[in-house]
Amino acid sequence: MARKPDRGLKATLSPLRPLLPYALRYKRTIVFAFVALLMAAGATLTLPLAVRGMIDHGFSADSAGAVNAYFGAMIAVAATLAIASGTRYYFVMTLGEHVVADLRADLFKHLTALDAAFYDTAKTGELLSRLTADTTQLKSAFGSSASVALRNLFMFFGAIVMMVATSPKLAGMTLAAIPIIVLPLIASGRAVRQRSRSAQDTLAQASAYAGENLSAVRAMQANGAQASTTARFTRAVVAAYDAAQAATLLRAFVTAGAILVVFTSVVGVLWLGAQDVLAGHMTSGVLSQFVLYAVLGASSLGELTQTWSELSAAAGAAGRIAEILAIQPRIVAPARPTPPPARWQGRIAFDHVRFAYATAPEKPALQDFSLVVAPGERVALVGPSGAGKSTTFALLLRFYDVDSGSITLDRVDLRDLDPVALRRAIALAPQDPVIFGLSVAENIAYGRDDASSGEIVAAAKRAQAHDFIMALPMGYDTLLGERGITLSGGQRQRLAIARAILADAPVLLLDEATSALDAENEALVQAALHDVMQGRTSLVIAHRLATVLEADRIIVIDEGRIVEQGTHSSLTAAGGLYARLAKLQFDTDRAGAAA
Ligand SMILES: Nc1ncnc2c1ncn2[C@@H]1O[C@H](COP(=O)(O)OP(=O)(O)OP(=O)(O)O)[C@@H](O)[C@H]1O
Repeated sequence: MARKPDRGLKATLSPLRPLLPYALRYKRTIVFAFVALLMAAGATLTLPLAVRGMIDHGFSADSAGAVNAYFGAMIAVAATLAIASGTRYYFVMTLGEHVVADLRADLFKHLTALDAAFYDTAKTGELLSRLTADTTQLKSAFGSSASVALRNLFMFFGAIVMMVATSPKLAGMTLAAIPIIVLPLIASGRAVRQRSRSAQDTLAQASAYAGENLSAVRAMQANGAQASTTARFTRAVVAAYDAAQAATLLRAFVTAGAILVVFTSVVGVLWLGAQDVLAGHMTSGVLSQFVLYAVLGASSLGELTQTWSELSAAAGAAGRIAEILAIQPRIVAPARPTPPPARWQGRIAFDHVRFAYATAPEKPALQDFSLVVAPGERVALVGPSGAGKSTTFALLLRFYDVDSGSITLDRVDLRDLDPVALRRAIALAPQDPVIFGLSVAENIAYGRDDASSGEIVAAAKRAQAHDFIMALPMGYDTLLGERGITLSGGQRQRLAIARAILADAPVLLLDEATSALDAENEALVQAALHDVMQGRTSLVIAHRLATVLEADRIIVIDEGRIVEQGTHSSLTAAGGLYARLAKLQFDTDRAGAAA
């Protein structure tokens, strides 16, 4: 990727710009923080004045009262400083927390809107790392670094003004040293940013790898892959460490170099000032005041170098987040979506559809695919593995758009509908249903928060799931998934069917939804499905004879095309692909059922 040439300050910090609108939502907090910042800087800058007064007038025997007044003033200044610093910390940290919380929520919302094609190539572990690790880095930048940087910037310029006011000659000499300090600092910003970004990238990759392996820990252990997996993860972590280490080393050098140059210049100027005091051109109080301002200015500059590196690192993290936020979902509602009817008929039509996945554009998963399914019709999709059966479902749900041709529901092109409205018209029971870390009831009502418990139980009963649910420790309140109970494949399928029943959609898509059931349960679920399919358009991907026999029509798909269609008996008689598949598959079914 071509990068813009680095232009110092602006280039380093520009990735942070997308965060500005987030911060501006909290204008009051910013104003409070700013006022506190000004007060703290002002209080600090008055201290040297008090010191000068003390040295020049305070220590003579006849001015005990003045000493008390100066010390009293210093306590007051210190109290102002303390209160202002505490207030500044509170408001700035609050701002950081607000910004990061909003950013995380927005980023997650954005991720949920991205399309299937994006997730075909994205790694979820990596995205999670962006959502957590990168945003945390931003929080520290926003929360503390930005506040420290601002405070030091104020202090630095305040100190310079006061230095000039105290002694223009000495100030001029000190200021001449500033470019020597600042230029390498800005130059190093880009290097730190790049290294820090590469550290975050490596970390995200390692997280992705860990996530994949931990979610499939049984497969990993069954294949005896623990040692090699651990070794790979360790390598990734070490690479992340190396990248972070490179950034840290650079920061360390920059910090040390800056402090050395700054303090050497201060000492040099002090020496010159001491000559002036000895020659009687300047009082010792004025020199002390000047030196204190110089030290304040120098330490502000020193701290600025550190926060500059931190801000550069945060800019790296912000850049990654901004990249994700900039990805536009390809599947979006049109500007003026066709409003869905009060009740869909459920007529589905594929018209000369061609579609290839982005990862294999030359190899269409469906081509010249035309199929009309009448309202209420039950259609079975049959074909060898990889024929394109699941792809028809993915296109009907508009996870992808067709390359050419069209798909319509009740004669409305799917692209003219709001995807949310379209998907509400379709219930899907997938082959390998996803069970979320929620209660059984919440899993059945997933996506239908308004469902009553009566409706949930009724759906479970129709899906033959009620009995096993009641046998769970807490019935419908039993927690499932990672923090709860693991269900068997057949139980999960029945929950998914209950979910589809509850969705009460006019179109039903069943993807081998009963494949994990034993013969007895399958017969029960088939009976339930038979009932549910009444009055709905159903497309069923089927390998089993029982499912196929239920269908009004069988569509045989091979290599993305419809090669045959008809009823079980007509297709068997035709002696084509279906007859071959049926013989192989259904013989096995019968043998299995007989055993
Ligand atoms: N997300 C994807 N990205 C790229 N290619 C895909 C994707 N999903 C499926 N394919 C490819 O598209 C073709 C059709 O796949 P599809 O899943 O529709 O077949 P299927 O008939 O449902 O197979 P099975 O019976 O094994 O589930 C296959 O060649 C498959 O490799």
